[in-house]
Amino acid sequence: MLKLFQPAPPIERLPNEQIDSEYKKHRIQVFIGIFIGYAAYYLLRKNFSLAMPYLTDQGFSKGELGLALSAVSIAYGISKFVMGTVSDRSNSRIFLPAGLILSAIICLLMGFVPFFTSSIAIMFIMLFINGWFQGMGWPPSGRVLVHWFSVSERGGKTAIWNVAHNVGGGIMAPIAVGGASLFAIILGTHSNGYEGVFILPALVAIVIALISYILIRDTPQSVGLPSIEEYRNDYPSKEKKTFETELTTKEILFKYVLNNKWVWAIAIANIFVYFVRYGVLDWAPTYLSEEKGFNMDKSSVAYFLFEWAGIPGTLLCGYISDKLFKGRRGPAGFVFMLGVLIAVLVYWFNPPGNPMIDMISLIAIGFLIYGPVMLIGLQALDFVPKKAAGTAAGLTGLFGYLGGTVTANALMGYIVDYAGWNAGFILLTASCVLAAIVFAITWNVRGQEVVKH
Ligand SMILES: O=P(O)(O)OC[C@H](O)CO
Repeated sequence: MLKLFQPAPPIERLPNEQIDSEYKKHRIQVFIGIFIGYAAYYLLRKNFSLAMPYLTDQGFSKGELGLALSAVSIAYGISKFVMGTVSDRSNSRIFLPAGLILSAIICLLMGFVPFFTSSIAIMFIMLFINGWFQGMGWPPSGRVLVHWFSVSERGGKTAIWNVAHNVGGGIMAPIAVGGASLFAIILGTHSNGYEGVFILPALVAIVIALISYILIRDTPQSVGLPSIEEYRNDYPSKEKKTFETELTTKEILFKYVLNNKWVWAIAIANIFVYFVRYGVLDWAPTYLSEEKGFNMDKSSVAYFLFEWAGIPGTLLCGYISDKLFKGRRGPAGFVFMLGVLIAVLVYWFNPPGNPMIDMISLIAIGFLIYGPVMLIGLQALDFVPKKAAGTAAGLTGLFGYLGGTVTANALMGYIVDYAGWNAGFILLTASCVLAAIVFAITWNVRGQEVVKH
């Protein structure tokens, strides 16, 4: 591995009187670093969708562009796992900004060099590479969370960090559209401005990557502080044992992740959770306009509200799992998935002509689905030692994106084409039930109690 990426080595411990103030300062600093860093990843994950209407004007069909778009999810799912294993053995301070800058370079190439948007094959390759670099965001964020926040506070802190992706996804559209308007003015009659959809979010992301680099520190020990378990007297096991030795990839994979039935359980749950997340979100504008008579303006408002409703929902879910269920994530996931099921049924059976009910049910799905999305990431961090956190989360991402998102995009489209919306909704309903069942299986599992020493 490149020396630059190696985990930051421990340095001599600071004097006792400095520990508390330094810990407090660094915890705020690293948290802001991964929050804005991960939000910025989303600026470059989804911006191609906004370039699509401009690219259709250039003669590409929706089907072709949809195919190119699928490259992001395919590459992201594989990379979140593969780069997760690399990230567990890397310095988060370098890894997270590096991935963001590499992703930005791909977007800048697509914006500045017409060749890179000249055919579907080339766009597929560029978006695949972009999706791959996108996989360098979640794992180092997870590594920072587990090294700087102890087990009993992890639910709340992970929930707050997790809304970064809703914030990033939410502000991407205005930045990308602003970029398009700017470039339409700059380039005059030469272009419709689609370049700006790639360029402006990429420039913002590069600035944020630099700020993240300034703020993030890999581990407490790398800045002369004790482990978080010692600092907060909050250990994952009664023996007060903590994991401080960096592991080999073989140990991470075969000792802690691939032979861990709980990690497999949540990876499978993630297929169903992501099928619902993207099956509802990505098809909402089409479903609402075809079946419920919404115009595009109203559909885009519904889409926007779905994302933003996820923020309070995620925070509530993290809070409930910490306080009400005392660190057990399974019951919170079960309850939220039942809520999603009810909201999906209302969204499905509400007859055309009641737009307010469609809107409310879609907001309810957004409010409820992001809690389980977050809980699966949190459980992945919970079920393995902190040196294997990125890999475990990566495995859930692999299943979620390849099994859930890609099928939600492709399979859902075909099923609706051939068998109608009812068939699509049967799949969504079944996914809600299956996700709830898998969460129920993890009902009594609490945090790091299942980690094998
Ligand atoms: O879909 P991802 O990989 O961006 O993850 C989103 C949430 O952060 C999951 O916790």
